[in-house]
Amino acid sequence: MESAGEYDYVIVGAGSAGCVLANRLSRDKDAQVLLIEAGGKDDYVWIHIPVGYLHCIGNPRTDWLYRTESDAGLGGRSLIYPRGKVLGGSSSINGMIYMRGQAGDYDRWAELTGDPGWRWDAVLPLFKQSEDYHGGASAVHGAGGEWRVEKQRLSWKILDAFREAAEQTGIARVDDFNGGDNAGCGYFDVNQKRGIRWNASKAFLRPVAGRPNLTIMTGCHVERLVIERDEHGPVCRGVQFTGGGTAWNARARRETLLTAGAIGSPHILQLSGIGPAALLQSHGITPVADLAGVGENLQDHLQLRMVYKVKGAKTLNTMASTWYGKMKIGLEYALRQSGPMSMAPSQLGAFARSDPGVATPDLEYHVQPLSLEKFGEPLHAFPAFTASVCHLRPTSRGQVRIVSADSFAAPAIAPHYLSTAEDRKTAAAALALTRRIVAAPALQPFAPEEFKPGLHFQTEEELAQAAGTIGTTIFHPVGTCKMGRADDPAAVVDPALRVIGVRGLRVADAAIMPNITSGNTNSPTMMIAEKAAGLIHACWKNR
Ligand SMILES: Cc1cc2nc3c(=O)[nH]c(=O)nc-3n(C[C@H](O)[C@H](O)[C@H](O)COP(=O)(O)OP(=O)(O)OC[C@H]3O[C@@H](n4cnc5c(N)ncnc54)[C@H](O)[C@@H]3O)c2cc1C
Repeated sequence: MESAGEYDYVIVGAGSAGCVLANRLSRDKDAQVLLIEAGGKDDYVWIHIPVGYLHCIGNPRTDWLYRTESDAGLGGRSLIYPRGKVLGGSSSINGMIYMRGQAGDYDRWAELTGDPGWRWDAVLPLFKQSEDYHGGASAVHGAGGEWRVEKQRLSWKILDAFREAAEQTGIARVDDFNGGDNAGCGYFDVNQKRGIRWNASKAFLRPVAGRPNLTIMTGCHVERLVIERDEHGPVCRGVQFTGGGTAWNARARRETLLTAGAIGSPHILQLSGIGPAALLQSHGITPVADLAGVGENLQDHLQLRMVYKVKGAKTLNTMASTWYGKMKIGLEYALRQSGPMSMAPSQLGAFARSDPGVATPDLEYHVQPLSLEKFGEPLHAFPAFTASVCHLRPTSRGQVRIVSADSFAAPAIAPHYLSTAEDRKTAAAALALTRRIVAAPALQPFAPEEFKPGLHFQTEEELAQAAGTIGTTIFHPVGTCKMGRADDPAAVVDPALRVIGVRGLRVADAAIMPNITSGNTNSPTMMIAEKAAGLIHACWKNR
């Protein structure tokens, strides 16, 4: 095995969290930082053109190409489960929606961990610190940071009508979803710069790539952690990885930081002997730390994509159906970086309650002026919009588990969608609410006709069944290395993100969320990395 050297910090995974962490830790000129990424450079044109999202999903150049296990809640379907495999990670292939979630999400994390440092008022400064908000600095927004937040560069008559219909149904208009209370309906803010995707790599990595104390290695697949034992027990001393057909190891003097994401981080831990002992032993891996929670507690948002045929409205389906239409769209982007090619896949959002008794919105809408059978398939030939709705705080829990000791074998991903009665009830309520919105006066000029799931689903039971038929991931897996109190047997990391029972090792990505946030998960993940950097700095500054 070749040596890739010795560093103070070894960071595994250059995704949303890894790029932030590499930037922050290498600010200390005396600290040597190595960032290792399995994917390549983010130099593929479709990463940067917003609509190119559709070319990046399912593409081995940018995606790990995972699939879920067949899921009983979805009638036995297996879903594609995209995860970015490139500098920037999933922020290079995601929908670019800038969303922090709700204040209550973080207050609950603080309760669950017993650490007030995770409360909303404590993490808000971290969101603001890296933000460059289109409206400038305010009590809830930051300006001048690396993470650019812009307004979208297009609107659609059909989406404006949906917004009005939502208002007629009691969902107020809002202009900003990010002040801690996201209730209401409006156009999403996006992570773009003048109509071009702004990913974690461009924001946090490229500007500091020249720092002499930061080494970035791409095309290097981390296979396992190097765990040694001293008089205090197991300690992580770095990683083993394969790059360019060669096996390498890199030593970490201070810490190894896992930022390989909600699938990659628990996978690497399990391969390294950190996880449920029985699972590891069944694959011939000797347990180093018997941590039952590694790979458990998988949470995701299941989007229920309701499709409505419309009349007399412009939608992407029909605009992009001819060569002339495609040319016009291409020209508009080339000249002004606007129009459909600058489009985040979802433009209009709404946060609503599935039941008046729910304290804060538990449903999120992503409304799109387009429709398709499923991702990877062409747009429908008829004019239509999609009202995708997801339950923000599902109670279903899944797992990520190794299937072999071979680190190149994908783990089994089992989200167990709709596996609780509560989730099925909320899904039925979500579909019923969508029908009420679509029946509101503002949408009637477009004669909306439900194409999916179809009006033959009527009772609560039928609607729950329909949810299983049309439901698919909205790409937000989290929670598989959850943080918790020392006495929580399912906790994998403590509130300082240190892996329980193994020194010199932290997880600092979407995997540590004990509960999923009530919104899209990218910026909350970056906040976690920002927080981790502060914790690591505080830990080492006086040594
Ligand atoms: C298609 C899609 C659309 C989405 N849309 C949105 C959206 O609009 N808004 C939003 O807020 N969120 C969205 N999300 C979710 C959001 O992007 C993720 O929650 C966030 O990027 C997770 O960050 P992370 O750092 O935990 O993981 P990632 O960003 O996935 O980073 C993990 C990195 O680790 C690398 N890695 C993994 N294993 C290894 C290994 N063994 N060796 C070396 N490197 C490894 C990966 O290649 C990757 O670069 C979307 C996600 C997807 C996939």
